[in-house]
Amino acid sequence: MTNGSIDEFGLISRFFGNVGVFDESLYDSPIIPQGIGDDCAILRPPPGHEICLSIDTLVCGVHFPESISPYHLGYRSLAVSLSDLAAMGAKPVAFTLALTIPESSPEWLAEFSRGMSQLAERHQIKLIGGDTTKGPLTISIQVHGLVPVDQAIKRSGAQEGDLICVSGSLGAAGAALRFLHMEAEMDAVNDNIRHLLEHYFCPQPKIELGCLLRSQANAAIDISDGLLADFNHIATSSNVGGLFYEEQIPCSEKLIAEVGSEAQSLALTAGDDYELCFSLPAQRYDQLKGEDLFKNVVVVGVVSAEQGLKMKCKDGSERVLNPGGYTHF
Ligand SMILES: Nc1ncnc2c1ncn2[C@@H]1O[C@H](COP(=O)(O)OP(=O)(O)OP(=O)(O)O)[C@@H](O)[C@H]1O
Ligand SMILES: Cc1ncc(C[n+]2csc(CCOP(=O)(O)O)c2C)c(N)n1
Ligand SMILES: [Mg+2]
Repeated sequence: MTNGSIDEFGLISRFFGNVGVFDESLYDSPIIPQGIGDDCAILRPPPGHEICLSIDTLVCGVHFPESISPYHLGYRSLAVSLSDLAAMGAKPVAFTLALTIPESSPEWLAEFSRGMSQLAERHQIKLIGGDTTKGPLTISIQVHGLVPVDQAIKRSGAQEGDLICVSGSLGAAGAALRFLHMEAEMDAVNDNIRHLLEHYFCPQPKIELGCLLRSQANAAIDISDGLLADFNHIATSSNVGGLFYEEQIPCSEKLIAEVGSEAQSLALTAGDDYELCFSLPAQRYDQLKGEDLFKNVVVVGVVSAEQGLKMKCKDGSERVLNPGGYTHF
């Protein structure tokens, strides 16, 4: 151990020994019989349920800027992983954390743990294990969620005629990339830029909406790479296509005020929004549209039998769309 740093086992118990909460009393038998402290954690799904699990890695310089505050890094890392559970309609229970850090600064770790704890407590989930190593800053989080047997929402169920829905406005997080250096002054910048930065640094995984969509939506995905690229995953898995309505692509007024006509292409292709995109039969949309959880839901298009993506433009013409979106290689 060097000055101002802390050893591996000390840091695990101090900063990660008690992150998040899980209320076992909600269930008849223990769901997490073993958490942090043994070679494995143990999860025991209640009768009639299965476990959905997903892992996401965030790499410094690729998924977040080197300048990011440890608080926002902790929060954002957990949020993007939870978003995949939301897309399947799973209720999060627990997560594991593989943390690679260049040095073990107690101040940095306390803030990272605080950001992660805040979101973990909001969703009543517990950190149950992980791995800590020295190296370039990289965070991997695996999340575990419960869903009643056979009720997880897959990408492969979209049907011709379903409405293509999105859970909220898009493009703000993508537009924030040009303002990331303003993170430290977030409280002082103008309302528009603060709105963009909040969407980037504190995405809100749509867990409750995902659970409501079980046995309602025919398919769902979370929007990490951009609406077109992510809907295209649904389209390919379901052997369908999509017709989008240009007028319905949801962009916030604050995004439009800041970037003008660029808003629409950011909404379609920039990614990082972590809203849900789902395919819903029209009559179920009519039944659900009055629900509180549907207040930001927008119908952006319709599923077509013909493969490929198209846009119905404001002038009535149709054009072929390229799915685009973020790709790593
Ligand atoms: N290295 C890997 N080994 C095995 N399976 C993988 C690997 N990388 C990705 N996958 C699987 O491929 C599928 C698509 O992965 P991907 O990471 O693109 O998911 P996503 O939800 O579209 O994106 P995001 O990373 O933004 O959550 C998932 O089922 C995932 O588990
Ligand atoms: C500093 C910085 N530069 C660029 C981006 C944009 N970005 C990077 S990865 C990705 C898709 C999701 O990744 P994955 O598919 O690995 O989940 C997006 C939209 C960012 N977030 N931060
Ligand atoms: Mg996903």
